[in-house]
Amino acid sequence: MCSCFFWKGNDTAAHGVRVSWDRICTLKPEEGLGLKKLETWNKACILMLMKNILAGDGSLWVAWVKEYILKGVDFWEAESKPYHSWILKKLFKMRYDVAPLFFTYLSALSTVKVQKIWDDIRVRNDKIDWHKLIWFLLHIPKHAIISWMCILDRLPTTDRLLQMGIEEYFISPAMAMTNDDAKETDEFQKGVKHLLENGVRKLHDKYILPISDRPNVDKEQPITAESRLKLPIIDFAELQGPNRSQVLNSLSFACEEYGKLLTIVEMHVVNHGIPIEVTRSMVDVSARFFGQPYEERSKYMSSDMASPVRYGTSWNQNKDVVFYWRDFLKLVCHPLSDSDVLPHWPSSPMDFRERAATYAKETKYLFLRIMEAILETLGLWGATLDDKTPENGDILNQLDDGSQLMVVNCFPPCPEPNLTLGMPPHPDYGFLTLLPQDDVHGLQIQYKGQWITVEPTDNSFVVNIGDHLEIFSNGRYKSVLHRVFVNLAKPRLSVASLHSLPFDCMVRPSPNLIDDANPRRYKHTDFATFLEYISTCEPKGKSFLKSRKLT
Ligand SMILES: O=C(O)CCC(=O)C(=O)O
Ligand SMILES: [Fe+2]
Repeated sequence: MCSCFFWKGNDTAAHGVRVSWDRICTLKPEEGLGLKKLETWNKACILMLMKNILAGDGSLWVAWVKEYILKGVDFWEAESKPYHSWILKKLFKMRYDVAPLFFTYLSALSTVKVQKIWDDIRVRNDKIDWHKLIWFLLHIPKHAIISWMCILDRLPTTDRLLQMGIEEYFISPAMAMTNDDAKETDEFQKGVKHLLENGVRKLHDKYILPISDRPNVDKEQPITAESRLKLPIIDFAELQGPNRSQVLNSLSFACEEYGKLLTIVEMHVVNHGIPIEVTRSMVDVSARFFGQPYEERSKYMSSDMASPVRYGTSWNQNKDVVFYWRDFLKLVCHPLSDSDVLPHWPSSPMDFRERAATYAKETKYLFLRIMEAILETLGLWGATLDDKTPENGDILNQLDDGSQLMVVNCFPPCPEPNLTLGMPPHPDYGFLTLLPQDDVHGLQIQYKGQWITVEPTDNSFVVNIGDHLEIFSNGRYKSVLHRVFVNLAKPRLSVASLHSLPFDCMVRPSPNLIDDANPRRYKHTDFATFLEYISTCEPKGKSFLKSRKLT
């Protein structure tokens, strides 16, 4: 098919898009042109190979993989090696992303067909019924395609007629209908809260994820006492007391073994912890911020990633094809002074700046204390350190003067929570993220290919290890992949505090953690590299970190 029919110019480059490739690759009963997207088909074929390996059937190749690659190791546990072939690397890379899909096939693993896998992972649109008027038996292709583009409002005719001064009431109802659709697209940019405030009660296709990416919250195991016990609990008060060395051992175990999550309880310890009222007051003022009319909230909308304040929706609303059910307010918190970021922060509610600034200071303090302990577990800080090189001491000073970004996430109730997510699987970019927990479930972390729901514990912080700590520790501590699901009835609000080195500083593996036995595993990186990455590629899982890995 000649691309210049849908896009401007010749048939080698596509610009001036009239119909997106995604739309073309959607089934006809779902408003598309019925082509199969090769990328999705290819993914389905790779999943099929994975299924064959799991089911232990298929070709000689499957037997060869079992015998010579897996060598008795469980498929979910086996490591990808640099010398593996492209297809094997791809298989290993995709396995955790698709694990939930396989759990749904468990009973019919050996019989499932590639067509079924493709159908499960492809992006879906709502069904329409007008396609039968266009794609009937013996239709004339040229007429069908023009009618199809007209219904989608992708023919430039309306604009041209308007330019010629021909008024809107001459425009056909089909065109008028699709103009409304275009308006709807703008509405998505205004966020999910705005949709609900305007009476939307059904989940639009814009938010419907392919089956493999959906949360399947109902199908997952409820959190049992055992699975909760597996999450390490670090008592911050103990960390500051005579039992510090024992707590450090658990901390090191927590970071290394779980590579992801430590739940810190008893935070209201005098002189050390964050008073519970400070957290509550931050959550309360954030809820009041989101409770204001759209006009007030949207004053802070900006597409500038470096802006000291940014209101927005979804994950990356300028790039997301499918939107996530979240609105957010991001606040740069460093340097926290009247002449720097504070004047940019929301002025309404009136007590917003004051409460947010207090919370930012408290979390920064806590972050630094936890980092001290983590550096101690790495042998880079504290009494056990013989060689206090400037390199070791510097990191804490740099973190003290480092970046802090506060992300206030608002997840309103969602009409169909099983079809969408509040946030996609992602690691955080910094060293640590501090997340106070309220009583609404939503946060899930990936552990051994399974999504585990974090049990909200009152007056506790979940601390996530981010990509920068993984790089700094040269891979000893791994960043955690996490996501957020939403629910039907309860609104959820979270305040994540992300900490790292100053935005213009390079993060590199600590030279003290590199030797012959532990060669350097990561390239250095800075915030600008990260921003450039997310504005050019769609980050999937830990793909940014993988792009910084030395093989
Ligand atoms: O809402 C949560 O619990 C997690 C938020 C989060 O992951 C983030 O803001 O990066
Ligand atoms: Fe996060």
